[in-house]
Amino acid sequence: MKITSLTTYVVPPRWLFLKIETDAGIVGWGEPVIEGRAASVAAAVEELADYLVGKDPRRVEEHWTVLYRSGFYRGGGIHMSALAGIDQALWDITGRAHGAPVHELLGGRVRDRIKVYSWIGGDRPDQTAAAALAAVERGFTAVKMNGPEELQYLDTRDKVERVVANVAAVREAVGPDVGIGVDFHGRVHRPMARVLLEALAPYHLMFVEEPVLSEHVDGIADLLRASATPIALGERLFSRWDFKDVITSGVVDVIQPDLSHAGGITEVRKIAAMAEAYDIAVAPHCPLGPIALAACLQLDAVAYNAVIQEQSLGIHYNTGNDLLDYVVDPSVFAYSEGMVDIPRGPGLGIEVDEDYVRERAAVGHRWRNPVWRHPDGSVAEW
Ligand SMILES: O=C(O)[C@@H](O)[C@H](O)[C@H](O)CO
Ligand SMILES: [Mg+2]
Repeated sequence: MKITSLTTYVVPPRWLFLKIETDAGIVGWGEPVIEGRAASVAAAVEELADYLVGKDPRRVEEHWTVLYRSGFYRGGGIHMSALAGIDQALWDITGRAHGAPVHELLGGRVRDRIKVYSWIGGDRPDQTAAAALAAVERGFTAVKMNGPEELQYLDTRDKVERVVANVAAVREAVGPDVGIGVDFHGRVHRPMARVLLEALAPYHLMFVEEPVLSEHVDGIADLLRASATPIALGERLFSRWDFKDVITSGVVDVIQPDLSHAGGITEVRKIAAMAEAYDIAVAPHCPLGPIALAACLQLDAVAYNAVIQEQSLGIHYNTGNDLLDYVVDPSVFAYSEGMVDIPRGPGLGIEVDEDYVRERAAVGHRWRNPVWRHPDGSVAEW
């Protein structure tokens, strides 16, 4: 079997899909994207296609190794995301060639389903609390919300109180049994991270995410190690080599590699194994589309330390299309009791609705990250 072509589709809300075709008629799908840079990743995929066309798609590890190592320059968000989507599509083809789900080729599943969380939005405490209740009514047992908006190195107490009021309203609304993740989004600098973590401790959060940028965790390592609240991060790390200092630092409880950013199933499986050796859990990042989620679920099936899965159903900041729009049969993601089943079909386990993908690719998107400003005019982390 030989690869004959790679085709990318820029589709709303902000995603990029990849189709790899073979001379055997087997087609595989991947989702190589980094939010806000879809066109750059598409160009990287096109460049890597020169090597892949004519090769046997089933030598996934070999192709991954060539595309990672032989480029001389390593890593980076664009390259590792391109490689991630290619890796997913190659696994999809390989599974279909064997008539087996990817997780079976990886040794078989250690779980049947995995807990998921839903994003909740809202500017005011009453809105956020209502969004949390709506998520619980839809069956979710865990939610994730934003922490502070723009925050200066040293900022005022009212900003802290606003975050606390928001989180308190959600905890009050959902009770003690629902997991609440709070995403600081790397917006918070060291001094305010310290203040906020302490202020949020009484609400017994599931985790605080990116309390500071990953590159600054060493600056508050003692505080994070001592924190009663579990610390999660990793959506902006792209390889084993990016993760190794974070994993060995002892400051992180949950890593969040993204299967569409960090080299795909092949690489994240290795990252998960590294984390397991340090008793660190994995919660794959995925505010993306159905192919990315399907890839995550194949990994969740085989990684013992996978603990909860992000998924984008109804996510408030993805507008234009939702998670289930691009699959032939939306029930392939079987949600129940706050969990989703591991799809058992061949390959990644989902059937992509190609006609609809073409239709939406004709619309495309130019999604860009917003540029936020502090009151003094300087740029703020989004
Ligand atoms: O944890 C999350 O899902 C967010 O941090 C998103 O990755 C971010 O808004 C970019 O899409
Ligand atoms: Mg995040």
